[in-house]
Amino acid sequence: MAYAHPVQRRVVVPGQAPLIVVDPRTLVFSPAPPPPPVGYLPGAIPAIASPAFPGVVVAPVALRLNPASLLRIDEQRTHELIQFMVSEGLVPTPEEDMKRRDAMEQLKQIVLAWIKLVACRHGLPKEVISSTSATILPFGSYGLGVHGSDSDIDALCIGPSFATLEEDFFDVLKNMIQSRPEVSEVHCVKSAKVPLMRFKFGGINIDFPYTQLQAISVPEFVDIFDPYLVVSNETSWRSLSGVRANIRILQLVPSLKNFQSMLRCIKLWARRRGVYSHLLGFFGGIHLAILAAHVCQRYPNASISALMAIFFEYFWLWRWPEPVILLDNSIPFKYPDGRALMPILMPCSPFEWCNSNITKSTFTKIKAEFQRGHFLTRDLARPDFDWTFLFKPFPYVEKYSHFLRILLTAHDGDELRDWVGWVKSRFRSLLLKLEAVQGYCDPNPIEYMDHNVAEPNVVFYWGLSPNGCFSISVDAIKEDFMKSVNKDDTYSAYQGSTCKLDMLIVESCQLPKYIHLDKGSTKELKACWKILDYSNHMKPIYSQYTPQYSGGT
Ligand SMILES: Nc1ncnc2c1ncn2[C@@H]1O[C@H](COP(=O)(O)OP(=O)(O)OP(=O)(O)O)[C@@H](O)[C@H]1O
Ligand SMILES: [Mg+2]
Ligand SMILES: [Mg+2]
Repeated sequence: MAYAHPVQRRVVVPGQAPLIVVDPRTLVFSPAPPPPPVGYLPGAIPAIASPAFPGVVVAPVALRLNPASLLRIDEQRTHELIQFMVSEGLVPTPEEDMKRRDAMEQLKQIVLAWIKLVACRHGLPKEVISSTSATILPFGSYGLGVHGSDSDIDALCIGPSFATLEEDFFDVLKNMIQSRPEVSEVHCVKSAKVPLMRFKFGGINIDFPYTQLQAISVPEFVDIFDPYLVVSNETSWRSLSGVRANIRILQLVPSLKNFQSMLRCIKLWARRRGVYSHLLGFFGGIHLAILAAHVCQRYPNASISALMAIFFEYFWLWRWPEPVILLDNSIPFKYPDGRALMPILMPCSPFEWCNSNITKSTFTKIKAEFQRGHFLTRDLARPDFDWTFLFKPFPYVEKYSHFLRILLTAHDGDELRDWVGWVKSRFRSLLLKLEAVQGYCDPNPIEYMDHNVAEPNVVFYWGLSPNGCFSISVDAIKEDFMKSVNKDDTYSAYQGSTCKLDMLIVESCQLPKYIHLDKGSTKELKACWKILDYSNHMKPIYSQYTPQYSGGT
């Protein structure tokens, strides 16, 4: 959709460089111009120079309503949003949180027992054995306090210098964890850039990477920013970066409560609109956390409702690929290599760019979703405003007449979980191929199950060209993709095994009745893994295989 350039006003503030004010009322869309925004909350969106718009202020100047009415509406919307969060069950119950805390506590105890055992096995002196300790620190959404009841727990295990990754962590500790009755589905992801163990503890998915510090003992509240403690190798840095990034984010946001509520809502929005899945070319949790923190930093007094509205306006207007960097004097400013479409900087040393699989197509979709979010939230005076519109599942069937159906099958649930995880980690190459021959592709991240297929299976439906024109040869695409799937020696086991992949073009009218593409991903079906546990009397389970974010591609 084409739009005219917004009217910009030059504003001269004494003592400052001239600024340009963009009036969002003048954003004109064709063919159907949307209703103009009527008002914004004064103070919520102060005039502030955006780094994305050098010399430009993106302060709305539409203030047709008087400040008191605006404030009332803003309070009302915030109240409604909080109610919406409750009705969606976005915040886990105290019982669920207690279960998580309990799992963390028990893991800590296991790790403490483990490190004593390891010290013994290494023949260390008695004093060292009695004084040594190891710890675990939460990160990811759980560490930020924005997890849902279905989220995993990301916890970094930190051990002293004598406890090795290969033997002590992946062998000794794995065996100790595996022997616990509350633990299931343990597997090691050794080849990822951040090697980790992954398992279920009392039904909660745990992602468990490991790092060593240059110390004989690691206290419970170790300072992971201490340069003398960190082992200077890339794996250690990377493993620590999740915890460090969280600590910086939590330090930098002005209101933790608002940040957490806003991020929970943004994550739900991203899931419902099909833009939450790092491996399928969209955002992962870390990207959204930094974007949300960025907005919170700039608008410290804004309510949750205003923060949501600003988020969409801000990142729709953002001049991508201008990088998003949190306001922090300790961050050295540097530009990405030019390939990244939406570069987002990790707010901790070594200040790397968040790993991203965003492609031209997914970038287009994300931008369109920002725009939609902006149009739905920008008008404070809109009488029919309802938060549920914002979170409406993406209407795939309405948007696309044809889909690429990718069917993955395996002999049993365990094998399927690994197979799907591996194929997903190669999806970027399929996406790029489809874009090259087809121009556009919308990889719906939701994983479905085909009841008509006898084997355990997961099916993806990726939207193809919206106008119904497509020119792809599925066989050629599949052949090309399978080269990438089978490339890595580690996974050559998949060749000739019972794991299979099939591709087919289907018209929307041919979709099985029980596949509800437009129902969207609910929060329970995180990213969305409803598969059957075939070994367990067809009981539904949720796979714990969260992608290796830095493995694969
Ligand atoms: N693409 C990435 N680039 C850099 N770090 C990443 C990336 N993906 C994940 N991580 C690190 O791993 C952590 C956990 O990732 P995970 O996929 O579990 O997402 P999350 O933020 O915890 O959200 P969710 O609630 O979906 O689990 C992130 O907080 C981040 O520190
Ligand atoms: Mg997580
Ligand atoms: Mg995780």
